[in-house]
Amino acid sequence: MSKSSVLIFGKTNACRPGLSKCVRCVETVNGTTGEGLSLNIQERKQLAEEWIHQGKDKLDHVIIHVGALSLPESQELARHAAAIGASGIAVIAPFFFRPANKDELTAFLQKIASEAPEVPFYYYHIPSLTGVKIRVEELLDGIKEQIPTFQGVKFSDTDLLDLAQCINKNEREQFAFLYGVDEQLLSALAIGANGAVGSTYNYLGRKTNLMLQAFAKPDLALARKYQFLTGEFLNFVIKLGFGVAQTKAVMTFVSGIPMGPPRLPLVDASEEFIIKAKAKLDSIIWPDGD
Ligand SMILES: CC(=O)N[C@H](C=O)[C@@H](O)[C@H](O)[C@H](O)CO
Ligand SMILES: CC(=O)C(=O)O
Repeated sequence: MSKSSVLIFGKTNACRPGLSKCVRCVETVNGTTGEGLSLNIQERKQLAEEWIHQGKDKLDHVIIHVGALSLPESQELARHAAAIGASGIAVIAPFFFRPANKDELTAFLQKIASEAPEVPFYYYHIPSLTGVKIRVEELLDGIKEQIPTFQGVKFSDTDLLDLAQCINKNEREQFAFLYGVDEQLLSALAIGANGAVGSTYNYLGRKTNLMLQAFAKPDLALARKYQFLTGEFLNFVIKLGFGVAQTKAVMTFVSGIPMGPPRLPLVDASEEFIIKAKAKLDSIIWPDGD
């Protein structure tokens, strides 16, 4: 992975013609959108194998999320991901018994990373779901000594001060910072994020690519226009009730590929949601034909 390229990561982000050259196609499997934490170990392995198989010659990277509450399970998944040729593994913070500080979190991550000693390791920071608010900037201190495979962070938080301090500290540009709050990606790019991982790229990927192109030019007014489209859609659906179940419904009607029902406690999006979300997305995607 070239440090300067902008990456778009997404659960079903298949490469399509017309993708800007600076965009690499990367798949993150068994994460939030894929409900990885609601699957059993066998299902997670099966899905990881299938993505590696299907992604061959199509995706630049397939990163498998192997985080779990049980350390041995997570280690088993890390070994499995290494054995099937994953190009990276990612781990969220444990979220029932939570680490109280950076040292406890690092110790947990280290025990997983060391099971896949040849595989680049990413910390998946998503405090809104894990409740673990340890600042990444703190976590990075000395991380490479503890976890030699440490490659970067999937940063799914709105705390741009924390992100900025991570980037400020990363003078040798050894780490990748992949931003995960899609509606704020432009701000994160401005502060120096070098990639993105997100669910909306499954259905607003083209608009996001256009935003990246405008940002690279730079044409910030145009970049903002595209960023606001993602915001407009999310702002609309959030009022209807929006989460992973609804994301799957949107991905289904956009791609035509049935994503299947979510697993309890998530419940299927309502028909009413689907009709309204589809009309809104159509109004956003089609006016100018791109
Ligand atoms: C909590 C969550 O699902 N975060 C996703 C990635 O991490 C994002 O892609 C969001 O779905 C997106 O930014 C919409 O809020
Ligand atoms: C979007 C993403 O990275 C996830 O589903 O975990």
